[in-house]
Amino acid sequence: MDRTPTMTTTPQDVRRVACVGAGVIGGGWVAHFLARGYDVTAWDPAPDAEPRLRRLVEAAWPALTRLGLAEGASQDRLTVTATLEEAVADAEFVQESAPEKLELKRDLLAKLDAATPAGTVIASSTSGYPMTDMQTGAATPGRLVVGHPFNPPYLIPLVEVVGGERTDADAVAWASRFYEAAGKSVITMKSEVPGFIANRLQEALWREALHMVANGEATVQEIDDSITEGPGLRWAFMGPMLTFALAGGEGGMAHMLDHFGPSLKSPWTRLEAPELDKKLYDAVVAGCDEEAAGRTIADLVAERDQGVIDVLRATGRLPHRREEAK
Ligand SMILES: NC(=O)C1=CN([C@@H]2O[C@H](COP(=O)(O)OP(=O)(O)OC[C@H]3O[C@@H](n4cnc5c(N)ncnc54)[C@H](O)[C@@H]3O)[C@@H](O)[C@H]2O)C=CC1
Ligand SMILES: C[N+](C)(C)CC(=O)CC(=O)[O-]
Repeated sequence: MDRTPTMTTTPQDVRRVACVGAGVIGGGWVAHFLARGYDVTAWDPAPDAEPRLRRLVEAAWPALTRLGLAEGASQDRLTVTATLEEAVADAEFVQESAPEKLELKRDLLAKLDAATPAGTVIASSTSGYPMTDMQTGAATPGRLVVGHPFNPPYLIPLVEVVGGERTDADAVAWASRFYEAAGKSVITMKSEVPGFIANRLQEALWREALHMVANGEATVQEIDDSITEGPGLRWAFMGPMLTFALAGGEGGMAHMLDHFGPSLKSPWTRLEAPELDKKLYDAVVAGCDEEAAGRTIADLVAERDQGVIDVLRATGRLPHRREEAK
């Protein structure tokens, strides 16, 4: 294990955060950290990165205002820098959200490691790569962790935190405490599992959905309705395990397993991913357009943001950990 130089700032005292890669997720992180009162620097190589990022933050701000901004929180505390080095030069925490390409992540994390002050933890938003595979080019890999968020990071509380083989356990613990101080709900994983926990589950559902569209067994709309009108209502506040324990009545999970366990062997699920050929691609895109029924992506983002806030409020999770923050 490569020791991380002692972390220079305690997780609760962090004031300056750098976000590298400012698309859907990086921009969402920027909005979250600004709303929590941090100074944020951001860098993204795209020529239109700054206006695009500022538009994203502006669009998220009404939802964040409804949630309650931290004292002093302001969009003016965002600085978009011309270089990666400037973005991270004074950072007390770095969140990388560049495209999901292994070689790109490897090179970028090595560059970030070289440019970031010693003792600053660097987290990757990757949705599935193990840190062990991404930290190979870094001189001090001990401070590199995965901090996997959920879209949009400014509203969905969960972050999955896990280190790689060469990550220092102190860096993982530090990152988990930092995210909690920044208002997130954290699962600190003990070992590296590709896709972490939630994406393993989501991908299984997603694979089945694509197979059903490919085989003409269900439409995009039916797949979405089957979740929003069904299990999704329960999953917002009770996970799939405890929910199924109730399917066993007074006998709980034990009876549920005795009763329905054998059907696990029924050939209900296809473990292999379907071929994402043009026909399936077009069917899924057209199905989503039809379901959107003229609503733009911006309309849907606003609808989703309000929906998430309503669910958090209705299930007693507002303000999420706000009182513990900073
Ligand atoms: N979109 C999603 O729902 C989620 C995505 N993630 C992860 O977040 C990361 C970013 O994904 P998205 O924001 O969806 O992608 P995106 O395509 O929206 O944004 C990626 C951004 O990275 C920038 N970029 C390109 N090359 C770069 C480089 N060398 N260094 C820094 N930035 C660079 C692009 O200009 C773009 O603005 C990925 O690792 C992805 O797996 C994690 C959770 C959810
Ligand atoms: C689609 N995705 C795999 C990039 C999704 C995630 O990683 C998490 C999320 O927001 O659902």
